[in-house]
Amino acid sequence: MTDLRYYLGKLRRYAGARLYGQLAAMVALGLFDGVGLYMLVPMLGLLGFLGNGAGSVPFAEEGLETLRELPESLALPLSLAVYVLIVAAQAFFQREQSVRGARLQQGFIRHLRLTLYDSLLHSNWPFFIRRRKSDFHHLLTSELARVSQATHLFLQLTSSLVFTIIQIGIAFWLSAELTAVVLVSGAVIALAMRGRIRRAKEVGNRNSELSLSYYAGLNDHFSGIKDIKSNRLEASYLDWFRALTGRMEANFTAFARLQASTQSLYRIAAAALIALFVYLSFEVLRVGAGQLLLIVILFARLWPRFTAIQAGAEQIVSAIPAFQGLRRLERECGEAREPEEERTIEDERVRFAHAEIECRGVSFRYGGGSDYALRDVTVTIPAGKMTAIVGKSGAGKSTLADVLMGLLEPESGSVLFGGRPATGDARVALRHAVSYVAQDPFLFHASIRDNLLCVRPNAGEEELWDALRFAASDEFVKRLPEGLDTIVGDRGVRLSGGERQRLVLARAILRKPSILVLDEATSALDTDNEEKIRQAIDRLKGTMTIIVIAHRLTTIRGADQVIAMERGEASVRKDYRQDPA
Ligand SMILES: Nc1ncnc2c1ncn2[C@@H]1O[C@H](COP(=O)(O)OP(=O)(O)OP(=O)(O)O)[C@@H](O)[C@H]1O
Repeated sequence: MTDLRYYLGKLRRYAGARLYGQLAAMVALGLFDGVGLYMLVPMLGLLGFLGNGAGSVPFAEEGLETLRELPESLALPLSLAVYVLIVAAQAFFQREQSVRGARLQQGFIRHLRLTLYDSLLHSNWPFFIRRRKSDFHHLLTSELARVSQATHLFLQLTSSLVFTIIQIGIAFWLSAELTAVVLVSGAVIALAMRGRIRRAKEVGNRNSELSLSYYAGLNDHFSGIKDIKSNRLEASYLDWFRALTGRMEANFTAFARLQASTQSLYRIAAAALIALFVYLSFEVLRVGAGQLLLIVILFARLWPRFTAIQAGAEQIVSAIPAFQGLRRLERECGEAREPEEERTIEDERVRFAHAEIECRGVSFRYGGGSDYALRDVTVTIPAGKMTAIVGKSGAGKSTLADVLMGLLEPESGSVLFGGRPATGDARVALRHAVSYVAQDPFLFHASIRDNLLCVRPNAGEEELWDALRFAASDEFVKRLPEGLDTIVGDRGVRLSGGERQRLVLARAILRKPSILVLDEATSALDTDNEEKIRQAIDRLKGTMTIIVIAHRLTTIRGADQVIAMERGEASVRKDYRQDPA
């Protein structure tokens, strides 16, 4: 419940006065509903349905008198017209309120999405390497929708409660004894239903677990779809899918059953109560016909609210795991938030353009494990030169690059740029000056142009082609039927591995970085294209610091220095031919 309260607080801060306006409108609508209903009494009296019973209903006799003073031909049409007007006004008001409510709810969802997405993007790199990406999808889509829906439902429930209390007040005024009977019965039923709330929470927990597995599974399967297809693994994945969706279906059905039986229990209880009323009214309390009619109508409307409150409570409780999951993620993002940086991209480019990078006794372990990925690494990377990092798989090359880029913070030792330590916001700001090209390059499902412009939105056509030429990709882009406007497919699937690598390299250059990091970035290229890139990198020397991680000796031929990594330890060699890898 504290998690629900937390999100209600968020809603209050987000919506401000609008929230109270909305709640007041919900209550006003409920009252309006009651007025329309109450108007029926004098009308029924006018038609003679109540005999002298209207007198037992407060204000009904006065209303009836006013109607009787009017000419007979006018009284009924006039009172019916007033009734229709009241209901029409209520319908109009209801429409307005529904639209405002939807706007408020959608605005709140967007606000939650934005704050969560922002926190995720500003979380540090170790936060991401510890987690499954599909968990973020799950929380940002399905769980967030459940949270917003439950928050909205809670508001509806609150206004429903206020209105129910008002109606109970009116009912008390009409007949305290009968109302007391209904309330006691309602309380007894609510107590008997407590176990159902617990069951709703269990179903909600299972729902969260199952949908988490569903998202994670789908994500893995479609990421590995090529493996599945080429190894004919469809049948086993289908079995998994069938089993999981079967459990999801059973869980949803269990919840529907729970809700449906709650409804029917309340309905049966309502029939029993009405029967009890009629009996008590005639045989024991001897209330008038008009009063009895009004009470029956009032309770016929009041009782469904009790049912709705119980059903709403079950639904809200079933969403509590979603509240907990979302809040946990928010908290963890908050703890992993990178320091805010106030410097501009240009500041950083200038600052790092001619800065020598120095690692002094840097050690690092992943997740506080016992194995060091980097052990007491002391190296200097000269500015404007090309440094190669070589070593066997698992030797610590990528970890060293991540530390140099400020993605990972050393456990001990320090990294200095131009003699100044890169800590706190400086470590984050440093990345403005870095362009990184990974072994498995990432492209959006968009055109080549958009994929390039995302790093420098105002780059001109000529600059795009210059970058492409640099990365030896101008020729293949020109050959494509739609040139720069060709859609590359999901993660660039419509291009070859080498073409993807070259495009990402072009993008990295277009950014005009001060430090260029290539992590096995030419591994998918043929000898000709690799040679072209090597020559282009040679030309870049002097304009930026280049760090190349590579296995192939050909890639690092032009390196000014080689850092050889072995089990997390680094040694510097001047000549690439001494490379032990
Ligand atoms: N996210 C991680 N969590 C835990 N351990 C990790 C993680 N990433 C890397 N390691 C471990 O750290 C060590 C260094 O890994 P790193 O990726 O830096 O090696 P590498 O030299 O770049 O290897 P490769 O050439 O295969 O990419 C390895 O023992 C690896 O198992």
